[in-house]
Amino acid sequence: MENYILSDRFEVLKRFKPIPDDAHKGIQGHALIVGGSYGKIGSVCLSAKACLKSGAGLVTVYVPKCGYEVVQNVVPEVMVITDDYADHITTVNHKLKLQAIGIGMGIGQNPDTHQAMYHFFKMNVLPMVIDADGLNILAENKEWLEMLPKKAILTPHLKELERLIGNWHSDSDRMEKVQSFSKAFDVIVVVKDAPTFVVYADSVFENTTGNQALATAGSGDVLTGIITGLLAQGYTPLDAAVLGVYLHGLTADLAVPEMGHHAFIASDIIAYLGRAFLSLEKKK
Ligand SMILES: NC(=O)C1=CN([C@@H]2O[C@H](COP(=O)(O)OP(=O)(O)OC[C@H]3O[C@@H](n4cnc5c(N)ncnc54)[C@H](OP(=O)(O)O)[C@@H]3O)[C@@H](O)[C@H]2O)[C@@H](O)CC1
Ligand SMILES: Nc1ncnc2c1ncn2[C@@H]1O[C@H](COP(=O)(O)OP(=O)(O)O)[C@@H](O)[C@H]1O
Ligand SMILES: [Mg+2]
Repeated sequence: MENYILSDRFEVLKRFKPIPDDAHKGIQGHALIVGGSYGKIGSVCLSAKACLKSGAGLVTVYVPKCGYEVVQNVVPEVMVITDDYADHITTVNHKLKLQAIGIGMGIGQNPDTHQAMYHFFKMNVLPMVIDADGLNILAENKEWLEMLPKKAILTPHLKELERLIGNWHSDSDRMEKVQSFSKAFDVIVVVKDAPTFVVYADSVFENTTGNQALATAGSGDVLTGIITGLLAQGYTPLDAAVLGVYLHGLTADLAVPEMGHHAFIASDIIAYLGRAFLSLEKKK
């Protein structure tokens, strides 16, 4: 492989930036998390909280009306904008000055939401992370991939990946297809697996953290929030993806000796983020 890198502590420390003494929320970046539909507002709550807990200064969420009270109650630190519709998103309409956007978790597959995504992709050039149903909508409308901003980050699990690139007959065939896809559309692909790979053109980063405790609902929604939070703080898209995936896995590695695999849930990834950041800051 042309440029294969193991994402270990040494590699990640080259990219990690502590928060400066004179920081304020205005320079820590404002992120927008767009997602949710009736019954899947939890995905947005997880993503938004993870985004804040990764250091973003301000987080706003954009949800259908049914999400308003849920988000305000579950994550009081975030601001909420609602769509005109109750159950699903029909347009992504805001006047915010943002540094990054995370979109797609729990957003569903309603035809109105497809249209909202079309206009969103057409209008937006901001650094962004696209996840879950956002990816499934792209897979149904592959010609829209041309509209994505350069170095947009796509975070598919293997089923979502298959919908985007078709099936593969071996691990090496899969990697070749992901690299071709990355080059064709100038996007970063986070192949969520065990282990997870971050792929950008010829560069492949194999992550070294994480374990089976992460096999739990909402784990990917949290990853999207972490990477979006890092993007909002000014990390390059590749650094945000590599560091985000490493920290996400590290939370599970730190938690398992204390709580085991079974009881670890997506909220625990968020709860252990502080310890994950601290362990990076410690001199070893
Ligand atoms: N609390 C909330 O609001 C939550 C909301 N959520 C939201 O729900 C929406 C649907 O998301 P989703 O990922 O569950 O559905 P979908 O894309 O059909 O994938 C399911 C199928 O894919 C497969 N598969 C999955 N992982 C795989 C892997 N690693 N490796 C291999 N295969 C894998 C597996 O297929 P099988 O192997 O059974 O054939 C499985 O049956 C989405 O918007 C999301 O954000 C969730 O985040 C949960 C918490
Ligand atoms: N056995 C495992 N070992 C390491 N990481 C895992 C394992 N199972 C799942 N994960 C990680 O958990 C996350 C699951 O994401 P995803 O399937 O999108 O969850 P959800 O949609 O429920 O939020 C990915 O980051 C994946 O790499
Ligand atoms: Mg997911």
